[in-house]
Amino acid sequence: MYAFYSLLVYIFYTVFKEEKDALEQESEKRTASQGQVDKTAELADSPLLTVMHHLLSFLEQYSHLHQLQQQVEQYRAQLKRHRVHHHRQMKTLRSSYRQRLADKNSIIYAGSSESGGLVGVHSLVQSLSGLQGERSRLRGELRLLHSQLEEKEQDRHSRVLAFQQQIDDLKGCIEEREEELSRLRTASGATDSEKRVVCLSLENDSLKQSLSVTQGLLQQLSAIPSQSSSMLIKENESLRGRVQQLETSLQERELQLELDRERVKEPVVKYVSQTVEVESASTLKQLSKARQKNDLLAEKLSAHNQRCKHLEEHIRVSDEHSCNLQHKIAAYECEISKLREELLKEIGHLEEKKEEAVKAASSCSAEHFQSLQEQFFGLQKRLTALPPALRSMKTDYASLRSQVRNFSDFYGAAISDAKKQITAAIHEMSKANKELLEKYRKEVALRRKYHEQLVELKGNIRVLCRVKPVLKEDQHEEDQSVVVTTDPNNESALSVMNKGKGRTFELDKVFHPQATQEEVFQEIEPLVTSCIDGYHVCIFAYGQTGSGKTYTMEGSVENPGINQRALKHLFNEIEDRRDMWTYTVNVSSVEIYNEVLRDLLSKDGEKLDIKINPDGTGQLHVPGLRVTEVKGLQHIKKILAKARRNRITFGTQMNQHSSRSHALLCITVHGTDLANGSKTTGKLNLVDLAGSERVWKSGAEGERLKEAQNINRSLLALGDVIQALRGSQTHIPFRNSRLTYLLQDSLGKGNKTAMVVQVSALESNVGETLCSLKFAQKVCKVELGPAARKIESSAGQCD
Ligand SMILES: Nc1ncnc2c1ncn2[C@@H]1O[C@H](COP(=O)(O)OP(=O)(O)OP(=O)(O)O)[C@@H](O)[C@H]1O
Repeated sequence: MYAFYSLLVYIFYTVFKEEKDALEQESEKRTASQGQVDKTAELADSPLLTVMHHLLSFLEQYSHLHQLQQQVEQYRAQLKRHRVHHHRQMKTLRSSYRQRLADKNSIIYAGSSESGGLVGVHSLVQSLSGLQGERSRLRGELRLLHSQLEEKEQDRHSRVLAFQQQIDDLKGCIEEREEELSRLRTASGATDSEKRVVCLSLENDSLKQSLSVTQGLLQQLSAIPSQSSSMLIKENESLRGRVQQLETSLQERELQLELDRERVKEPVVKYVSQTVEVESASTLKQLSKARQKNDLLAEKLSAHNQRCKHLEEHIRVSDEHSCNLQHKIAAYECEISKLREELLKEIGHLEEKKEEAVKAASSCSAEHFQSLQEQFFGLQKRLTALPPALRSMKTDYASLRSQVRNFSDFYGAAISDAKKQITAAIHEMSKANKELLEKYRKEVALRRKYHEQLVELKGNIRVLCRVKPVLKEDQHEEDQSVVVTTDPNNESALSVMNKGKGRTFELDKVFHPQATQEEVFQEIEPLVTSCIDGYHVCIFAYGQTGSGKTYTMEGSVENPGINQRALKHLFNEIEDRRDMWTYTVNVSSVEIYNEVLRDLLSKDGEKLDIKINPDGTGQLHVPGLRVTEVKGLQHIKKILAKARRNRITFGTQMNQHSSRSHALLCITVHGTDLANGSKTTGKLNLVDLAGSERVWKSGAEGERLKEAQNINRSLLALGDVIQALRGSQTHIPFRNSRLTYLLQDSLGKGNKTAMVVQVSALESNVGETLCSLKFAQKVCKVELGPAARKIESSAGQCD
């Protein structure tokens, strides 16, 4: 069994050793070839290899231990053989003694019964001498045995010492391993290898324990032979003493036998027999003593036998222990075989991986090779195609070189030709351009003429009417009927139903309720354009409160009104005329509330006054009014928003509603003709009038009444001006109100005016609607005469 284990361990040892050596050699080779630590070197340092390394060292220790165990076994077997030999010798000695004793006894008894007398004594003497010879031989044998025992004792002692030394070395080795294991445990974390190392250390501990048990057993075993040898020596000595005693007892017996024989003889010998009787009693005594001694010897023999049994029992226990040890070894071997299997599996797994990697690499390299081959063939093809292309390129290059040599001459000639052609073309172009410009000027003048004619045809004072759509918030009372209707076939007519009677008004243009801001502006647009041409234009919205005046003039952010659209249109026109005219557009905004003028573009909204310009032109002038030059659409939006804000703010500060004031946006356009330097100054007044209400109807009192009266007064003054203009009176009462005074230079004769009359379609407002429409019809009848263009030639003359 031990041989099998040792063989197995040796096989493991050699296999692991070979693998380890192979890996190390490979690692060394790669390190030497690459000059750096590669994957194998990493593998050599991997926990698996460390565990293998420890396993190998452990196997080495185990093989060493096993050798020691074998030695112990051999020694045990030797001891057993010696013990058996001694036992046999003792047995033969005992049997020979017994035999001889029996022989002596039989001789003595036979001598006493058959031969009797001196013959028996003689034979006894003979047998005694034989026994003495036998005793001396036995003594010699005992001495020999003793010397052999001493030799074996010495040999055993020396072996035990050597064994002890080996055990000490082994202990040292195990301590070193333990230290290394603890170091490895701290170096590498809690991995599988560490667990294995812990298992191995545990097994090491158990082996150490079994080793210590074996040591104890050995000590016991070493003690056993020495005890047995000393006991044998003692036994020998006692046997010697007994032999001596037996010799003396035999001598006494012989004497007793002689005396017995003498007693059996004739009466002559009676005297002698008496003597013999005396001697026979002492002999009997001796005989009984001898028997007692014999019994003692038998007892000792049985004690010796018991001792032998005890020793056998001890040997059996040690055998059991060795059997246990064998079991442990078997378990350990089983563990080793498992580890081996795992290792083999791991190696197999690694082999598989390696094969896969090799396969992948080979397939990849094959693909790469194929692609390279394809590239190579492609390149070959291109190379074969290259020479003819190269030849043609060479010829091209040669021709180009010759061309380049001739190029400077060719280039000079071409440039001079081109110059001639360009100058001719420029000449022609400038000529054509001049003609075109002339035509264009004529066209523009014609357009302006036609435009003016158109405006004049339309009338220099134009009255438009816009009907406000019925909104939800306007229907304060239920079932309010619509009394104002427009005629889809007649854009100038408007009908109003009042108390069952219908009345039709004829105006320049009537916008139905769904008319858009754009549609309204399109009607106004020619007037706005004439402002650029140097005309003074006034556009104002008239109507009762809430009829949509502010909506038409200002509009909302998403849907702007006339103000923003007019400014935008001006800028578009200016952009179109950029090549011939330059323009500057200035804007100011004022509010007239209770006959007080306020600047809507200044922060504080200071009060202003209207004066005649001191330059002697007779033009009106508002000192302190903020005039802003407008740069573009975004600027326009900002200015209009500011004016709207300030109108609301001032209204709030004064606790007034903004609808109770007239808001004016004054746009002045200065133009310069780039061709002749003549200058034009156009004016565009866009007016959002305060609501025209009947004071009695509104029921206003106090401040509200004053406010309403002021509005009515100014509107009345406007009506008076219109009336005077209509009657072509020489005096036009412009100065009757701030509003008319301010509109003087754009409302009078030679100017262009447009009034947008805002009306509500609801029955509840029919009175106000009729009033507004009557006023509108009056305005319609005004004749302003041909409009006069405010143009100043470059010499300073006015047209
Ligand atoms: N054509 C229209 N389409 C849609 N809504 C309109 C129209 N006209 C006026 N509105 C709306 O009617 C309301 C009153 O209009 P707006 O303020 O313009 O009247 P107003 O005549 O200027 O009044 P006030 O004289 O009191 O200033 C506003 O909410 C306005 O948006």
